[in-house]
Amino acid sequence: MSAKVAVLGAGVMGETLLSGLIRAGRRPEDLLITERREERAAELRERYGVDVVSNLDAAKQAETLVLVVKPQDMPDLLAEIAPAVQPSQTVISLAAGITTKFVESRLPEGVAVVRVMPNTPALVDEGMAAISRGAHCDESHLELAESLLAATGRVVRVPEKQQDAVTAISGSGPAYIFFVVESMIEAGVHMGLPRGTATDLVIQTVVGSAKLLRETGEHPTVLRERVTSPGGTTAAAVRELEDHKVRAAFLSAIEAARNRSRDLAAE
Ligand SMILES: NC(=O)C1=CN([C@@H]2O[C@H](COP(=O)(O)OP(=O)(O)OC[C@H]3O[C@@H](n4cnc5c(N)ncnc54)[C@H](OP(=O)(O)O)[C@@H]3O)[C@@H](O)[C@H]2O)C=CC1
Ligand SMILES: O=C(O)[C@@H]1CCC=N1
Repeated sequence: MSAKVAVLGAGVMGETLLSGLIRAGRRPEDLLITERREERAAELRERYGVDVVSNLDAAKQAETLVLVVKPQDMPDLLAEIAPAVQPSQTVISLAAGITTKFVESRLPEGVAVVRVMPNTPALVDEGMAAISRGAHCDESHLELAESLLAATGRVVRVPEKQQDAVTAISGSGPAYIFFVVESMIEAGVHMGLPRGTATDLVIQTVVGSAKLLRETGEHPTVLRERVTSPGGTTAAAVRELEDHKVRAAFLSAIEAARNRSRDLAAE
C-alpha cells in the first residue's frame, strides 16, 4: 500500500482540502480523488492533475481515506469501500454529525477512524479544524490527521462529544459571518452608499476586527466597549441589536445547528 491520500467526494469541502494539500506541497501523484459525476471528475483532473478513481480503487490504493461526502451519502459510501478497507489504513471523516462509531461499525474491525470538523476558510489557509479520535486510534493517527488539516489552517483536538457543538460554531460559523456581512452591506446601500463602497467598507472592517481580536488577545467585550463612545453612534446601534434580541437569536441559531448535527447520523 502506498502513502497516497484519497479524497472521497470532492465537492466544496473535498476540493478545499485537496487544493490545500497541493498548495502545501503534496505531489498530485500522491493524491487520489473520487467523484460521482464524470464532468466534475474531469474538471478536477484538469485543475489539479490528480487521478480520479472509483471509491473501491481508492480504498485499495490509498493509505489514508478522507471521506467528504454529505452525511446522507455516508452509508452507501461506507458499504462500497468496506470490502477493501484494512486495519492498516486510516479513515478520516469530515461529515457533520457522523460519529466515529457509525463509521467503525460499517468497516472491518480495528480500522482507525478520525472525525474532523473543518471549515471553508481553509481555502485561503485560514481554516479551523477540530479532530477527535475513534476507538482504534493512537497518537500516530491523530498526528496524521493533524498534518493533513494543518495544510489549510489551525487544528485542535476535542473529545468527540463536543463535535456537534464545534460543528455549530466553527463548521457552520463562516455562514453566520457572511450573513452579518450581507446585512451590513445592504444597510449601507439602503443609506445611499454605492454597493462597491459598502462592500469594501464591510469586508475591511470584518478583516480588521478579526485581526484585532487575534493579535491583541483582548476579550471581545473590551474591544466593543472601545468602539462605543458614551452617548454615541455605536451605543445607539447596539441598543437596537439588544432590542431585537440578536444575541438570543445567535444562541437559538447555533443550538439549532448543534441539534441538526446530532440528527444527521440518524437519517
Ligand atoms: N461545506 C462546508 O462548509 C463543510 C462541509 N463539511 C462536510 O463535508 C461534507 C461534504 O460537504 P460539501 O462539500 O459541502 O458537499 P458537496 O455536495 O459540495 O460535496 C460532496 C461531494 O461528494 C460527491 N459524492 C456523493 N456521494 C458520492 C460517492 N458515493 N462517491 C463519490 N462522490 C460522492 C457529491 O457528488 P454529487 O454532486 O453528485 O452529489 C459531491 O460532489 C459533508 O459531510 C459536510 O458535512 C464539513 C465542514 C464544513
Ligand atoms: O451545513 C452543513 O451541514 C455543513 C457542516 C458544517 C458546515 N457545513
